[in-house]
Amino acid sequence: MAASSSADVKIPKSPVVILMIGMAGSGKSTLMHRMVVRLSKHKKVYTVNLDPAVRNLAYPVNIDIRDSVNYKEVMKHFGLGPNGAIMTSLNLFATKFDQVLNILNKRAENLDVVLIDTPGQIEVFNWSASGQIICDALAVSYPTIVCYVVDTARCVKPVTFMSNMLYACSILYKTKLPFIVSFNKIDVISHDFLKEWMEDFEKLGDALSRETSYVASLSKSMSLAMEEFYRNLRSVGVSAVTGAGGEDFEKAIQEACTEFQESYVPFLVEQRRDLEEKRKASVEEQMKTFERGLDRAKATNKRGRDTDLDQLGEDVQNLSIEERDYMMDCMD
Ligand SMILES: Nc1nc2c(ncn2[C@@H]2O[C@H](COP(=O)(O)OP(=O)(O)OP(=O)(O)O)[C@@H](O)[C@H]2O)c(=O)[nH]1
Repeated sequence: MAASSSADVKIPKSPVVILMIGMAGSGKSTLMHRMVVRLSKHKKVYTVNLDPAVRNLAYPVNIDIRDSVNYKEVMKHFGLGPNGAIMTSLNLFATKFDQVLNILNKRAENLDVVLIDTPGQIEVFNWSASGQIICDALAVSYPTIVCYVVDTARCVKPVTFMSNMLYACSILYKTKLPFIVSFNKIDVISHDFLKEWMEDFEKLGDALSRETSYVASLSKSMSLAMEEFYRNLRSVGVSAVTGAGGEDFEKAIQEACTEFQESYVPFLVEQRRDLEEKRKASVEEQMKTFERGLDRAKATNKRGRDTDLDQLGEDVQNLSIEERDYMMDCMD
């Protein structure tokens, strides 16, 4: 197989895709809303919601997973709890992610920023196939960056801060994408203490020493290893509610875009073909997993209690991702 050349890798400068990732309640959707309001003043913004279980969103959505996948149906048919149904719904949606790309490709010329909201189940992005499929599909097409949202107020507990940062670290290494940690909710408490902990691991060690749990001593022993990660980490303090830190956030996006072009594109030159083959294999695997799940569900429902399973199988095969036209009209 011929090696890829830089001529094979043409990533336009825009639109910039920003994936909002973070633990449940960290403020991803609120920050999305804040950014839509702020950025729309001087940029063409497009939004995608990948959280199948969210009830209300304050921002206008252009592509919404809830229009294609009904997670309550997935829960019912597969006998899953809410978490499992969210993961399965996202896996199904990911198998059709090419349709999202097609829509974006059509709109790309007229867009500056694509903001993507994700579910609080952040394991999607450090071990589930769907996170990888989505990140790779986006990153081979557009400058793509991860905005990792952290609830600053909850991080006053140093073990919570450590566990958040371990997640961030694993997502960074998994996606390899430029990364911005957004310490959100600085209207409640300033993130200065977190900056100190990241700059001086002894200070974090002292804070952890005040706790006696096993997790605290584990965190303490890992804090030195995290120093390298913190050293190269881009972070900003923001408040999705008041809008504080918006300027820093925009600056961080600019820097991350430069990093994408300087560091990620050379990686793509080497890996693009490999990434795309892996993505296709992953999509096929997800479809097979879905079909196996469907067969299992049919076997347990053979007395005909659930007659919708054939329909569900058909719906997923034909799953169609549409954009909400009226929103695009509003933004035009
Ligand atoms: N004080 C304050 N509250 C915030 C801020 N951002 C979000 N919140 C609140 O935090 C709660 C969770 O916010 P969401 O935006 O729903 O969080 P999320 O990360 O999208 O949550 P999931 O959808 O569960 O993953 C809501 O009550 C918000 O009003 C902020 O900057 N300051």
